[in-house]
Amino acid sequence: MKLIVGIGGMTNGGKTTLANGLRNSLPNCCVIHQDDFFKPQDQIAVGEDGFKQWDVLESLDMEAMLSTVQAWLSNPQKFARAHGVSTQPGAPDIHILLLEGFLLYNYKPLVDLYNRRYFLTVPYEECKWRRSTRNYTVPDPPGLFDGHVWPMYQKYKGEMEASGVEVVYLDGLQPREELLRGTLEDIQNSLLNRS
Ligand SMILES: Nc1ncnc2c1ncn2[C@@H]1O[C@H](COP(=O)(O)OP(=O)(O)O)[C@@H](O)[C@H]1O
Ligand SMILES: O=C(O)c1ccc[n+]([C@@H]2O[C@H](COP(=O)([O-])O)[C@@H](O)[C@H]2O)c1
Ligand SMILES: [Mg+2]
Repeated sequence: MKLIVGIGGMTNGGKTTLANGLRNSLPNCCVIHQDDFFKPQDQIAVGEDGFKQWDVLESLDMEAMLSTVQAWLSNPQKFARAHGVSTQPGAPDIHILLLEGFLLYNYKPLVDLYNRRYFLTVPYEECKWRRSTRNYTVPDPPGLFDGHVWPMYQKYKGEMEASGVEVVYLDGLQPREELLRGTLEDIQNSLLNRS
């Protein structure tokens, strides 16, 4: 049985933390991080606002991300081995793929592949504060959050909702352990319902 789970939502909602926790708790589980598919800096457009447009779909190589998902779908055992995930003897027929990132549900070729779509959010002030504590490979220039990151988040979330994509919203203010416990239980129920 194959299960694809999306851990999407806003920047600093806690996606990477949750995905890593789930990977350590689920059998035969691989993670694909959308951040690994950012295009090189010299291919990122500069907007009229003067900011490099990192938070748009065109800044990500989504075709390459889709190919990676297809590689997992065609042979999850081989994919797991290549990514250093050893198959658990107790659950040889279960394979789980977690996709983790801030723009998971706006790219049409991927959107129907998920069995479950989570969407983490925190309030604006918390998001801005958490972001100010992060060190990205390309540091945020002053004003990027309000000038680019937040408006793009709102735009893409609006488009996702308008297109009718079904997501399960998660409150990113919950403690890490609570988020892990709740999603783990939900995923285990999905596995039971499909077996
Ligand atoms: N449930 C949580 N409660 C409080 N802080 C959290 C929680 N989850 C993650 N964080 C912190 O918030 C920041 C962003 O977390 P991260 O998992 O990298 O988010 P994302 O991948 O969504 O940007 C990190 O400093 C992380 O330690
Ligand atoms: O990873 C990178 O190379 C990178 C380079 C520039 C910017 N980012 C930021 O990474 C953010 C998405 O990652 P995350 O973990 O905050 O959801 C997004 O808001 C971008 O502005 C990321
Ligand atoms: Mg992250």
